[in-house]
Amino acid sequence: MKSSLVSSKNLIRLQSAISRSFLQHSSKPISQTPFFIPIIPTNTINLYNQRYQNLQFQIRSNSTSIMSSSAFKPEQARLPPALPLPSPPLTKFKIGICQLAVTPDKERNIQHARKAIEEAAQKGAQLVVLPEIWNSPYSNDGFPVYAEDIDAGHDASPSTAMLSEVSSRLKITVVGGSIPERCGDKLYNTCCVFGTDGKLKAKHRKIHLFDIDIPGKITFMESKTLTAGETPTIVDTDVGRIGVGICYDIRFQELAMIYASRGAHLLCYPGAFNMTTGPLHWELLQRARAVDNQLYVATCSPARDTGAGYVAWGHSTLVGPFGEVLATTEHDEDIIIAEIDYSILEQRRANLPLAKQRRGDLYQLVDIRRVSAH
Ligand SMILES: NC(=O)CC(=O)C(=O)O
Repeated sequence: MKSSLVSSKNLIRLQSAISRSFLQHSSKPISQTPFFIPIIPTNTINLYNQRYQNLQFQIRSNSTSIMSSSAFKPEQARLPPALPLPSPPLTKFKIGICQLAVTPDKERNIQHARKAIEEAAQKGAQLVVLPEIWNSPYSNDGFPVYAEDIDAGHDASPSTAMLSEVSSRLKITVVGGSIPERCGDKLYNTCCVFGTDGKLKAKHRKIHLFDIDIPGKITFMESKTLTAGETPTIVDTDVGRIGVGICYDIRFQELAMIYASRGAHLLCYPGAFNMTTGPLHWELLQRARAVDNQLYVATCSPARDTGAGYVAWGHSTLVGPFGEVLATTEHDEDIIIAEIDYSILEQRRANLPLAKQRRGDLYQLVDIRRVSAH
């Protein structure tokens, strides 16, 4: 909005809020201050943002621009503009992150995962997260053999049938790690999210396939057998708005940024990093996604099996919106139970109001799906 579109009454209100704030922080009058960054009480900013979300304003004093949010266009740094953080259905709850040992015995893996979910729920978890590829060894030879037809369900997908049953029986939300999925003649690496009623709420197919070649260390080509997913997946659950990625997806910050701009409270990444990249990148990436986007990030890895063809790094973790590691584990089997408190999100965003400081005049993140849906 041009400054002329701000009603004079509201402009005066805003100016006086700035003046009040200024007076609290400086003895000089505004007109004598060539460059002034006002410190406005957060609730005042929120009030104005709620009312003028799509609007810009410009305030001048003695013909000198003292504050010009329209010049920086923060609301244009995300296209379409970022959605406000939705009120979550609950503020505090426990998450259970099940770092599971995975074997070549699929039936055993399913029963084992069921027990771990039950244990996490019994310890108070309202959201349980499983690892990447928890029903099968992580290998291109294994994917076609262990793959399930998730859409057909029931006997065609015993792994997701178990997840559905356990989530409805225990009335918990389950981010069901990932399993190899067969759909027609294609295979995907797929994460299913089940709600407290046992219904499949979302299905995320790994968008970025893990093709890596570090000679002498690790070479793995998921694209030999798998097809990449086509859609970001964000889902409203009884434990908040969750953006889902699988392992390698965590390396692509644009995906996390899109989830944040769609109002995610939490990002869940089932993942199986390896012994080469894990020590250096695993925690770094989680903390980066969390601190840049000011939200929670949970990761869940399989436990390490040094006899397996692909050796997972382990170290499943929960990171808070300040980039702080809230809970983590080593490489053995474990169930992490930790508290998530969404009230911290608002607090951190007030401490560091990044969304209001972005330079939409210099860069923009385009959420192609949301743009084309409009
Ligand atoms: N396994 C993966 O998808 C990713 C990984 O191990 C890495 O990025 O490193």
